Amino acid sequence: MRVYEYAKENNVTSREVIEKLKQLNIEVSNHMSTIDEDDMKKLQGKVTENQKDTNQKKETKQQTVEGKKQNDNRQDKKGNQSKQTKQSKPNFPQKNQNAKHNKKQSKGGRKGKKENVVNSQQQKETKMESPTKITYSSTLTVSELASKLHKDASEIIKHLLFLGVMATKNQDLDDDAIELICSEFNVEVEKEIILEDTDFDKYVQEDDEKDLIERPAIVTIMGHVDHGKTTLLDAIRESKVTAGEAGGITQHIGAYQIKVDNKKITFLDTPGHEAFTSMRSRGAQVTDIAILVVAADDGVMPQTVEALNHAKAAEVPIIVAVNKMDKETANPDRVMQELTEYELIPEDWGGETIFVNLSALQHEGIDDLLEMILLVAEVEELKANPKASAFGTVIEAELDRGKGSVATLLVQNGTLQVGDAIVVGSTYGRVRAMVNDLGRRIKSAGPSTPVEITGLNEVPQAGDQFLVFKDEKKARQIGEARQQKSIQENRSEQTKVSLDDLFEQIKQGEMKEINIIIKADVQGSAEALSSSLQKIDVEGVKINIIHAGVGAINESDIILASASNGIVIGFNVRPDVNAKKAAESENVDVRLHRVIYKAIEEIEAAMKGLLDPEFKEKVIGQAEVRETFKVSKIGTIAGCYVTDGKITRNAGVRLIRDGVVLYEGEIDTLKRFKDDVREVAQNYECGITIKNFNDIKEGDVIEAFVMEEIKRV
Ligand SMILES: Nc1nc2c(ncn2[C@@H]2O[C@H](COP(=O)(O)OP(=O)(O)OP(=O)(O)O)[C@@H](O)[C@H]2O)c(=O)[nH]1
Repeated sequence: MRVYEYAKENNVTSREVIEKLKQLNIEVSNHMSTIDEDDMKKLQGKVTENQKDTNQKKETKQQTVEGKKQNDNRQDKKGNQSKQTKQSKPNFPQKNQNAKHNKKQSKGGRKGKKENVVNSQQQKETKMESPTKITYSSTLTVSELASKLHKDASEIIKHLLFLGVMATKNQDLDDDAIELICSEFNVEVEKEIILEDTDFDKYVQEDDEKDLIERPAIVTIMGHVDHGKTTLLDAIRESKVTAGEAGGITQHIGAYQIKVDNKKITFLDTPGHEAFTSMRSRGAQVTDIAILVVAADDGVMPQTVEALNHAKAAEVPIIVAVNKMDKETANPDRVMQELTEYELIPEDWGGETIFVNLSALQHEGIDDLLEMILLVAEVEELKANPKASAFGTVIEAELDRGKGSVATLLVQNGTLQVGDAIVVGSTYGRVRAMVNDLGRRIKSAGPSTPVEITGLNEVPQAGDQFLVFKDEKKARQIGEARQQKSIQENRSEQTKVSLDDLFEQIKQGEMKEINIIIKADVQGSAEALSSSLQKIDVEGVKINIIHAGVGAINESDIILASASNGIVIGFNVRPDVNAKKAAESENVDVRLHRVIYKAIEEIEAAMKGLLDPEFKEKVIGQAEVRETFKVSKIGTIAGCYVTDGKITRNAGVRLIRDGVVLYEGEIDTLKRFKDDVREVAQNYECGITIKNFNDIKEGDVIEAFVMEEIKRV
């Protein structure tokens, strides 16, 4: 038990407990120090004051914990509460809160607070005395807390100092600090969580007509495989972005902008592979004009039709680019003829569709196409308000080893600034740095501009929308609320499934759909794995990808898997600490792979009842790299701290940076101080070198694993 907890239970101050412990010659450094049962027994004799209150206090504490549990359970029931009340949100174990919670726990803190719906009647506020209970939402500054407790700010600051925290009057206090201070004053505290409206529509303000200015058209190039989309995109880029401008290297951020006749056009790089179909259909939502590329020698093909249907569904005007005109077999008339079936009738034939004949390869007809784009853009009267709060869509996002979450955003309205508080999909953050399509750092980006940003606390998904908020707190609240909402929306109640018993369940007819969650290091892999898995053909069973995203496997993935009876597949990524714990307690099957076909093979084998692995990997521990030393003959020595389990000399290791596996190999040396050791246990420091690998950095995680034999059945 912590000193402050003991103090709270016994109705004395932490200081008094520390004093008494000192008298008993029991060494403690501060209120967070732990005392064991023996110490408590010894203390019992010393602390006699207010004993009467003890039992009652215990009861309250019990209730608090129970209340918390109940809340968690309540949330499990599909978050009914949040649907019914707008004022308050039940205490759901939020990922971020938990992350913080766990971090604190490892340092020795704990939360006994009841984050609950406020019962205002319970609040008794008298002038001089402290209230018995206070409530707060989000955070409190020192002075705000002082006034709630009817104390002087200086008194709170004094207490904080004693807790080892230097704070000024206007400083925000975190939940733990608030609780500790309240416990010092014997005041119960509840956190009131406001349920935010998660819809961006609620926050987007109507633009004033006079603020609207012309904005560049956003163009997507669509078409059948090999009809020349990429070649055309490159030809356009090369024709207008001069080498000098691009500095020789054009940064690829999933979109680029060119200038024609002093007018800008934004092109989205839409991938042409079938695995990206979903992304393409989303792409059409931000698109103002679609270029339908049709090879003059090949004519209208299945994906041509698919693409034009996407564009039509999104009510986006289509310009037909009849490509490969340089080929001898080119037959543009046939293309026109075929497209009339889909109501794309050329102007020459009395219709309204613009057709441009070109050769992307030979850069012929590109200027005509650009001219037509400007023409259509003019007719469309594309406008935006640069003064508005920036709003737009994620084009691409990935987890970068060095930069963290990196997202390419397309600003559709308003102006995005460095430093803006932003909610993106169900994540949020502050725009830390912004880079344009030429790889240059910029400070602001107006309507129709594609930019790459860093600073988000998680990796959003392509197609997610973003909105800037003036207030960072608000952005955080809305981001968290949206995250909860997306988790809840994905929930359903079923029994758990693991790959090992999949076949049994299929045989017994219990399983007709297999729900899979995919997390990968880059969007491309996630999409590719997802489309390949969907193609597995086992009679009567369907694979259902309920989520495919980029980044480390996190707690919300596990919660989603647990709720929807799914399996999590990690491709080149690992579960973070909270996810690991959740997977264990929720019994969620997490499969980690580094090769796509192996992941596919495994699932297919499981579906056919052939999964019978002889060995199974078992992770035995994790160490955090705290320092690195470069020694010329040895290489990089990682000064580590074992955070979980143990590291053994003969274990296999993986080097993980920001949730991404950088390297898998063996330990070369494992040392405690100067000595070689066989193993190092949790909470101990050690020095590790990895065989043939030196790219180790502070903050990396070294994961140790062994292969365990599985008995054949
Ligand atoms: N002769 C000729 N060949 C072209 C032209 N445009 C593209 N090609 C060729 O057609 C092939 C396919 O072109 P891509 O640009 O890769 O086609 P894509 O539509 O992007 O293909 P996916 O990315 O696979 O969907 C390449 O070999 C190009 O060199 C053209 O105008 N004339």
